[in-house]
Amino acid sequence: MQIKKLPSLFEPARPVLQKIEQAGFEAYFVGGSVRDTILGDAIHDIDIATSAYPSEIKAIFKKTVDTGIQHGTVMILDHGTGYETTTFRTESGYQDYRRPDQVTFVRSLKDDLKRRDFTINALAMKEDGTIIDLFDGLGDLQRHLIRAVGDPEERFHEDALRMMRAVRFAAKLDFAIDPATQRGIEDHGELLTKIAVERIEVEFSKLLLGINPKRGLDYFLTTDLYLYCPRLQHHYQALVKLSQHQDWSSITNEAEAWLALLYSLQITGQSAISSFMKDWKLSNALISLVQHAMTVLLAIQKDQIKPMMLFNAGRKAILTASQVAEFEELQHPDLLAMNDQLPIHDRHDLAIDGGALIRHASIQPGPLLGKVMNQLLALVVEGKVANEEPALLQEAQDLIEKG
Ligand SMILES: Nc1ccn([C@@H]2O[C@H](COP(=O)(O)OP(=O)(O)OP(=O)(O)O)[C@@H](O)[C@H]2O)c(=O)n1
Repeated sequence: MQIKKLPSLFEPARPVLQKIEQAGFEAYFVGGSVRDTILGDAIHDIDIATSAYPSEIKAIFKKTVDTGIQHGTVMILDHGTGYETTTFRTESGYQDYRRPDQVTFVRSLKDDLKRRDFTINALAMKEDGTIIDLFDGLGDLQRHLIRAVGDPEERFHEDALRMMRAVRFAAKLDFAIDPATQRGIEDHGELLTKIAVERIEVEFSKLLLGINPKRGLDYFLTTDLYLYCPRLQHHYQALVKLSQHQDWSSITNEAEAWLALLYSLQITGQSAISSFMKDWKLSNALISLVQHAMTVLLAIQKDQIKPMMLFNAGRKAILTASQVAEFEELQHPDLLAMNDQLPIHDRHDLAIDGGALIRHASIQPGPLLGKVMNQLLALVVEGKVANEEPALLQEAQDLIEKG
C-alpha cells in the first residue's frame, strides 16, 4: 500500500528521511501519525525511526540535539525545525512494568516494530508513502480492531499502561479490542498499580474525550481496569450509568469530562471534588474550574440560578457547566447570555473602591468596610443599584445606618 498524498506535516520531514537513506540507512515514519494518516484522521506530531545509531545520525547532520541519546533519540535540526529520530531498538528487563532495564540498538525494522503495543501502532511508512505492515496492522485497521503485537501478556508486562491505552484507543477510534488482547487485560489489570497516576490520567481523559467514550468505558468496566484507578473502586454502578449516555458530543474538553464524571459519581461537595481530583494528580487550575462549574451545575439541577453565583463562577465555569447540563439533559436557560448581561463581571469593575468609602462615607478600614463592599457588589450584580459612584455612596450610607 502506498499513501499518494501525505498530510502536510510530513512534507518538511521527507528530505530528512531521504538524507538518512542516502547515507545508507533506513528511516521511516512510525507510530500514531501513520495510523491516523491511513484512517484519514488529523495528525499532530510525527515520529521517525531509523536503523542509524545516534552517532551515525550525528555524523550525517550538522545540527543535532541529544534529547534522549541513551534511548536512541536524537533531534535533527533542519531549517529551524526539530525532528526527533529514534534508533530501532529492542528492550529487555521491565522489572518495574513500565521501563525497560536495558535498551539495545538494532538494525532491523521488524525487531523494532515487534516491541510496540498494538498492530495498528506497529506500521511504518517510507518517506514516499509506502506502508510497511509486518503484523497485519492494515487488516486490523480495516476490521476496527485493537490487537496486541504478538503475545498480549508480554506487551502488558513491558508496559502496563498499554492496558489503559487499549481502552483509550477503543474510545478514541471506536474500535473493538481483540478477544485475546482483552483477556490479557483482564488477567493483568492489577499491574496498573505500578504505573504513575499521571500517565493513567492522560489515557483516562483521552478515553472520555474519544469519539465513542461508551465503548471505552464498557471495556474499562468489563476488564476491571477501573478497580486499579484512583477512587473508582466503589463506583461501578455509577460508571455503568455514565457509560450508558448515548450522546457525548457536548463533552469537548478535560474540564467538561471530569465534571461529567464527578457529577455521575455524585461527588459534588467542594472538598470532596478537590480530594478526588488531587488523587488523580490533576492540576489546581482544573480543580478550581471544576469546583466552580459544579456549583453552577447543581444550581441548574435545582433550578436555583442566581446572578451572584454566575458572577462568582465566571464565564469558563458557566460554559463548562452548561455543556455538562446538556449532556445530562437538564433543562436550563442560556446561562452565558445571562452572564453576559450582568452589569459587571469583575470586582474591579465596581464604580467605587474602599478608599472612596473611607473618604466619603466615613468608614474606617476594617471588617465593616469589607462587608459593605461585598454588599455593594451583590447589589450591583443583582441590578438593584446602578454601578455609579454617587448611587453607591448613598447605598453605603444606608447600609451603615442600618448596621
Ligand atoms: N506504551 C506504549 C506507548 C507507545 N508505544 C509505541 O510508540 C508509538 C508512539 O506513542 P505515542 O505518541 O504515545 O502514542 P500514539 O500511538 O502516537 O497515539 P496518540 O498520538 O494518539 O497518543 C505508538 O504508536 C506505539 O508504536 C508503545 O508501543 N507502547
